Amino acid sequence: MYLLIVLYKSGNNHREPVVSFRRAFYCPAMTGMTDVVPTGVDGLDEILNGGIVDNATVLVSGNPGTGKSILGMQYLYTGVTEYDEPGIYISFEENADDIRTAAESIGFDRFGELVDEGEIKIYDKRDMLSDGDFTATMDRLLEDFSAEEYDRLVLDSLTMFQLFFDDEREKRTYLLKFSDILKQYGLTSLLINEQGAVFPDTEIGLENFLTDGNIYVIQTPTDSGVNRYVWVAKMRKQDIDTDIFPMEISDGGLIVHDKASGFSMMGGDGGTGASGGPSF
Ligand SMILES: Nc1ncnc2c1ncn2[C@@H]1O[C@H](COP(=O)(O)OP(=O)(O)OP(=O)(O)O)[C@@H](O)[C@H]1O
Repeated sequence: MYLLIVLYKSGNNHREPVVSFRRAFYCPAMTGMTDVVPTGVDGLDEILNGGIVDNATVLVSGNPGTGKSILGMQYLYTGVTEYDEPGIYISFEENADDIRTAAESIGFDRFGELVDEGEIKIYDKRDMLSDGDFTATMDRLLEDFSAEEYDRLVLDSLTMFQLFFDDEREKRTYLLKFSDILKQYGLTSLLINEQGAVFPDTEIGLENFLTDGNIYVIQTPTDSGVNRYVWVAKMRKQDIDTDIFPMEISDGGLIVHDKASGFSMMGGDGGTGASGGPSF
């Protein structure tokens, strides 16, 4: 309840949406296209017709170990290194050192340096949970949003965030307001969602309806490991490809393959070492 009051209060004090320096040169009005924020994941941006719709709030759902956090880190890392767009990483589950180590171990070599330079701001579990005063924490966070210009945000995870709300009605009101505030601050956001059901038994929660986009990262066990996939099920205001595409995690992060690439969704390893797969 207190958090809701803070959010309503802070929502009136918003700054104008930020258009980054690099993207300012790209004028959708002139091209008739929607302004987009590239995720930095090869293949995914093609599926998304260029990237996530600017200012959207997108849910990234998946089972444990499917690559949700890596997607979030890649989104922020390439945001700074390729698009000059600073970002915020909010984690309820890890401390800042672990996040830096995880990012660097997957090949985002300058992640820690960018955190030190303030290009990527981390709020870790100690920042979010330690003093037990969630309202004060949110106040501090919103103050930072006003003082600094950030373009991208990753919340890891929305599942933990929602535990602060007792009932569905409160959760719904809060989610809508929170999403509005992210937009008012000019942020294009990924909200990570820990998915309980194993694909294809996709869980559909309130958060799926209340967000602008839904991206699923999926893994299915094989004899020699897992096959990975990505599915963009929804992106408001954008013409997307809603097929399921094969995906890989390797040094350098996520890569999404074309269905014709030989990385077969229906079985066979396509030279990747993976075999078998779901029958979609
Ligand atoms: N360098 C690498 N090369 C290949 N795969 C890797 C590499 N680093 C991590 N992975 C894979 O990425 C997975 C973890 O991804 P990530 O932490 O993003 O998952 P997650 O969906 O956020 O999981 P959780 O919900 O449990 O936090 C690991 O299980 C591992 O299989």
